[in-house]
Amino acid sequence: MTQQRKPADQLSEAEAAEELAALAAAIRRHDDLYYRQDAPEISDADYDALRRRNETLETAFPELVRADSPSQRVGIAPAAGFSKVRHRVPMLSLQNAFADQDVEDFVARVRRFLSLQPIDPLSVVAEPKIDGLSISLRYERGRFRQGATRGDGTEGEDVTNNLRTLRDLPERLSGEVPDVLEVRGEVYMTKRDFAALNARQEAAGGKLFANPRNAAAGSLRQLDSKITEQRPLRFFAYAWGEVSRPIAATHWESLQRLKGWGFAINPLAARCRSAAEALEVYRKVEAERGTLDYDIDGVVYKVDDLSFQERLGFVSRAPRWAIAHKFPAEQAQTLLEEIVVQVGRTGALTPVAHLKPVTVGGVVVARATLHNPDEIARLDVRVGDSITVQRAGDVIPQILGPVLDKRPEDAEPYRFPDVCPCALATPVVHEDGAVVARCSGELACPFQQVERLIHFVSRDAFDIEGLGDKQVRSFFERELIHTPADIFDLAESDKESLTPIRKLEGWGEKSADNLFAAIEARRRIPLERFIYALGIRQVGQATAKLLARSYGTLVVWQDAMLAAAGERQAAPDAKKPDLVGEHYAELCNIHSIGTNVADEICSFFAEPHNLEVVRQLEVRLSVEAAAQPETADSPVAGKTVVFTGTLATMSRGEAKASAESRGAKVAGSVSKKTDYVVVGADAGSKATKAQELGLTILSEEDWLTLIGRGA
Ligand SMILES: NC(=O)c1ccc[n+]([C@@H]2O[C@H](COP(=O)([O-])OP(=O)(O)OC[C@H]3O[C@@H](n4cnc5c(N)ncnc54)[C@H](O)[C@@H]3O)[C@@H](O)[C@H]2O)c1
Ligand SMILES: [Zn+2]
Repeated sequence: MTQQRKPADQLSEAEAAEELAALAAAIRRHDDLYYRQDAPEISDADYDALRRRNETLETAFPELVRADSPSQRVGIAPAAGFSKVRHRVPMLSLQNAFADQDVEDFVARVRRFLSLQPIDPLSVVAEPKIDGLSISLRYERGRFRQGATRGDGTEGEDVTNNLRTLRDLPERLSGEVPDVLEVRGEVYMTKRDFAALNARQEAAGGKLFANPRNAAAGSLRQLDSKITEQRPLRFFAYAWGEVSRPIAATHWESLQRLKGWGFAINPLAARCRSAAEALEVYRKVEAERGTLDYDIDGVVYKVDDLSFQERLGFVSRAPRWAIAHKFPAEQAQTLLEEIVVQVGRTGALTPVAHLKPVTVGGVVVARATLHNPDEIARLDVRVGDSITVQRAGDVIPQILGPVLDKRPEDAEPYRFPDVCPCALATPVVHEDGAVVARCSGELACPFQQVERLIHFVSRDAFDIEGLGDKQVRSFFERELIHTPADIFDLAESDKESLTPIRKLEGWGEKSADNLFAAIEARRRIPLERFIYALGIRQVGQATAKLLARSYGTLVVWQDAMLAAAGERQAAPDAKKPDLVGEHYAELCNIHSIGTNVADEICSFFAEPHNLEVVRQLEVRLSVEAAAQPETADSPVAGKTVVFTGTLATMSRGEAKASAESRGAKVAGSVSKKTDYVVVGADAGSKATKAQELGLTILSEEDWLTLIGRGA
């Protein structure tokens, strides 16, 4: 991660784009560790800080929002091995609040959206935010039929049999139950059961869980329900998905209904009439947190009136009608033992603080990034200092600064090296005013070479089984592979080698054969993976996918990129894409790509050694053409809509959201490109102009019917 702590308004667009790319990659990695492997490497506070930073940058640079941005998605797709369950009502995440002000803003925002008058009441329900994993339980005619994890919100993992082992989960519901009832809530493990489980695991030499949440998720997401059976899991109900008839008119009453049907409801939930009351509940719950037998990480507020919830709807990955107010993070002091400079794939040098291990917020911290030379100077942290680390704030984990009274007399200010720690000792360049230092060795720098190879075989790229970071490093050091193409010659070159792989430590006949087979299997590769694997700066998975879909085949893409790169070289200073050239403009116009990313792609294609890498791979691989994009199913998807005049049933914000959530674009002014003009009362010149242009004019009612919300 680079320059996390520079305020967003001081970042250049290029810096912001780079940081957003790094954030997307980091968040994806942590999502995988957390949701799929149940083994996070960083605390939730740090993770939330990454997301918050992402949000801040996206607000400051709306044109840089990436298609693969974490703000656009929930969780992670189901893991292999489980059957998938489609959620008919998506399972979403929650917006976060950290300060009291955020909660007040939330209530104000909701009121504005609903056009409520100050005298109109607005209740919210405050509930503890249980730190477990969300689950959906489907009941048909009162009988438990199917249970699923959230997954990526649209598809989850089928864990029905595992759930049947939970004592808290009623197999049959009593009373008046809708025919279809999908109950949602949190599966969790109590602190006491967690301690006992870890003690048993330790005695048996098994894996220890970091916290009750991971233990709960790891226990439920088992392919063998016999294991789940031995793990005491609990369940709190707090929501619902598909229902054949409404449960009640408010969230609060719905909770009471769920309770009546036999589900456990959290006893600390409370109905509040104002932000102030909600904050009182927050403080009460926070005070009780330590005495509860289960982990909670905040308080969730939900708009009580369900018709309001319906109108408020969703923004990308979270409902507009709820917010999670998180508890603050913890700090600790420890010794800064050493500062080690690491070299990344693109040559960026990142100073990393090696700390005397210390527990902060339940996680052991031994390393913390210091980001860049400027950051070290700003903090003036020195080797030998006692420093304060925080597991929240802006980074993973964040070093707040030295404890000056504890500074040893001989502590020297840190001097950033002038040369790369690689064997070439190439001079470090500080790119025009940027805070990032880079090794100038490019592909000649062994650190960069190896990082690129690691990226090339990583899971979202070539994903070669048996060839992870460790193996790549070892093969590289033994000079078995230098460039990506060498990987595909490995089986051949190994035959002539004096020290064949099967003779190396940790390898055998079988594992070597498996590796060669895994490499062989990847000679066919989808174009998007191929593009992503090249490791072009700022070209993440989503951009690679866009490129693949837009250009279709490797040949077409490559030719177009070479042409664009040529155009860019001939017009390095042109600001408008059209003035650079036709291929360049076409590239920039692909959804969300823009000039920053286009320039990175052009500089990649302007380098002969990169072209050589592509050429070598091309002759060894068969790169599959990309599939064409699916068409969205709303009738307004892809259309441009203008709203004008005063609408009777929706605020302007709600109207805009009703269009955007269905894939339409909302424009401020009428033009020939406008597809629909939705006209409310007292519409002025826009309505007139729409008539003159002969555009389709809709009443508010027509619009609601069109989007499937009509009466
Ligand atoms: N440490 C990591 O590496 C890492 C990685 C990914 C996610 N996380 C953590 O996991 C969480 C992930 O975010 P998320 O997308 O799951 O959203 P979230 O946890 O912030 O909020 C949504 C979730 O809250 C849960 N929840 C608990 N009590 C609830 C209640 N009363 N009402 C409604 N929902 C309730 C539900 O499971 C819901 O899916 C965050 O706390 C984040 O810090 C951590
Ligand atoms: Zn170097």
